[in-house]
Parts: sequence; C-alpha cells; structure tokens
Amino acid sequence: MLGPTATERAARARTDLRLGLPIAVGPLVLAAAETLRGERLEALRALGPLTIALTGRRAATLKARAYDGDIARVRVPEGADMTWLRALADPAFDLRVPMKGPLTTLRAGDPTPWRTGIALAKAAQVLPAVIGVEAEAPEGLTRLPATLPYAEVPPTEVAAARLPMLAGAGRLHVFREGRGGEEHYAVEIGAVDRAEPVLVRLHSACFTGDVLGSLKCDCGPQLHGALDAMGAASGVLLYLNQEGRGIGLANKMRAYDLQDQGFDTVEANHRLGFEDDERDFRLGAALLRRMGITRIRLMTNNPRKIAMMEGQGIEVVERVPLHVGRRAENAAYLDVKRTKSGHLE
Ligand SMILES: Nc1nc2c(ncn2[C@@H]2O[C@H](COP(=O)(O)OP(=O)(O)OP(=O)(O)O)[C@@H](O)[C@H]2O)c(=O)[nH]1
Ligand SMILES: [Zn+2]
Repeated sequence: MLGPTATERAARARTDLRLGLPIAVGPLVLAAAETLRGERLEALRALGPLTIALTGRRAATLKARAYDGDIARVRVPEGADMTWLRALADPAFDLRVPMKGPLTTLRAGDPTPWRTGIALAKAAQVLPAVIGVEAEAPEGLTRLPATLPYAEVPPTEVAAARLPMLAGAGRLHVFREGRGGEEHYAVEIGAVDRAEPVLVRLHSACFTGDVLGSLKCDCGPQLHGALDAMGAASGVLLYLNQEGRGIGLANKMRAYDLQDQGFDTVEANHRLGFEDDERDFRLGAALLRRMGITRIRLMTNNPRKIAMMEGQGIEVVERVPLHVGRRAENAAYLDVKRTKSGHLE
C-alpha cells in the first residue's frame, strides 16, 4: 500500500496541529488552541457550535468541572474569540484574565475523540487544549479514528561513529523512533562488556541545564558526573530527547515563568495542563535491547526509571545514586523531586 497507515496518519496529524491546521478525529473536526488562527476559528465555527477540551489538570486550575476525569469539555460561548480561547489554554493569562467563567462543561457525549485530540496536542508539544466541533470533515484534512491507533514501533539505529570525548573514547549511536518521531542517542563509553552488568545513565534532554549550565536544575552536573564515571570504567549514556520531562522546551519555559510566580515544578506543569512527568521511559529499554544490553547498573534517583526497566525486561542489578550539583538555586527544585515525585535519597 502506498498511502499512509493509521499510525502514519497520526504522526501527520501531530504536524498538522503544530501548523494550526484542523484534523478530523472520529466525528469531530478539531485544532490545537495554541496554533489555531482567527480566520480558521471562524471556518470551524461555521461548521457548528464549538467546544474546547482541556485536561483535568487545567480544568482544576480554572475551577471547571471535569466530568470525564482526565479531560473536560467546555462549551465555547458564541462570540468567544481567540483571546478568550487562548486564556483558557494558557496560564500566562491567568493573572491578567483571572475570571474566565462561568464555564459550562459537558457531561453528555463521548469524550473519546477529544481525548485523542489532547494526546495528539501533547505529542505535538503544544498546549494541551483542542477546539473542535462535531461535523462532517471537509476535504483535505488528515483523518483519524476516534481512538488513537497505537502500534509499538521500535526505534531503529540510523548511524553510529567513533567519538573521542573529554571523558574518554566513545561511540555515538543515533536512533530514530518509528513514525518519523524524535531521534535519541546512545553513547557507548570505553570497552562495554555485555557479559557483565553495564553501567547505564538514562538522561532526558535539558537544553538549559546540559548546554547552558542553568542553575535551576541538576541536569548538567548529572550528565557530566555520569560521563566521568563511565570514562573511569565504561558504560552507556542514553540521551533521550524528552526535553522538559516530555513537554518540550517552549512549555518548559512556560513552566519556568510560572515558577517565577511562585509555583513549584509540579504545580507549574499542572497549571499548564500537563502531568508532572509526560515521559515514556520504555524508549530507554528499547534502545538497550537494540544494543544487546539486558543487565544494568542504573545511575538514577528516580524509581520510575528502575520500575520501567524491570517492566521492560531489563534487569537492574544495582541502582547507582546520582546526587551532584546541589546548590542554593536548585535546592527547592531537588526537594520537590524528593517530596512530590518520589525521588530516592
Ligand atoms: N517540566 C519541567 N521539566 C523540567 C524542569 N526542570 C528540569 N526539567 C526536565 O526534567 C528532566 C530531568 O531529567 P532526568 O535528570 O533524566 O530525570 P529525573 O527524573 O530527575 O531522574 P534522575 O536524574 O535519573 O534521578 C529533563 O528533561 C529536564 O529538561 C521543570 O521545572 N519543569
Ligand atoms: Zn535540567
């Protein structure tokens, strides 16, 4: 078959949402609140009465009832413009436009396609809010079933080369997710013996910490601490492009702005409509399996990373704590990881 499969159409839909293009999901035509422009909003409105779907997290911030639990469908009043809709989706407006209500949330009808829309908006790393209408989809829109087709497409290695580093001699492998997704990296350092448990660090991208040396988190010192440990022995650094715990750098900067207003790292994510952690760590296990590694010594303080590895058939014979880079600027952030996110001492 030459045309796109359902999973490929889902990947295409992600791009459409980033572009500000509507997509068809089951009986709905919907678009991302962040990227939809005024003239397209009017074209959507011409199809019927509009609804905006938010996550339960965002609804809680707005004090709107979320009858569907994880999402809330809010009726869009006639005449509501993009400013009104953006204010619902984006907490940057919470202080400027404090009163958006009264909001009417829907109880009747099937939330499934809306849930799919929110999942796609998250995958597109835009604000998790979608505006839509129940209508026959106009020609040319990407069409998806109401339930997101999910088929595990394991990442494949696309290239690898020798890389001499300050920490030691390495080999960088580039993997690409199925469905044209992100690329992730595995750096093999020193002579890795697969017959023995391999020292592994599962690291998520942090442009601010890893590259800029930001003092708001511990990512940079953790990255370099792991590289140094592997240079002294050997090991594998998995570098996953899951910036901001999977919400992307733009949303992470939105979260930082909220943190400057006094919210902690978890509260900021929730106000934006995200869970505290949107990462899918199964990817790390998939990369290890591809590299023929099944027993590891995992450098982490995050019990979710250990549980995921074990659940995916990678034996964690030892957890190697990684406490580095604590300082006045990130102390509160690290404390919240311990008290709210369950990070280990
Ligand atoms: N959303 C959000 N993401 C953040 C914030 N600070 C750091 N991050 C991201 O958090 C992630 C930290 O990744 P890791 O160091 O791998 O993970 P961890 O869960 O802290 O676990 P360990 O370091 O292994 O103990 C990176 O993707 C950062 O970009 C924040 O305030 N908000
Ligand atoms: Zn960081």
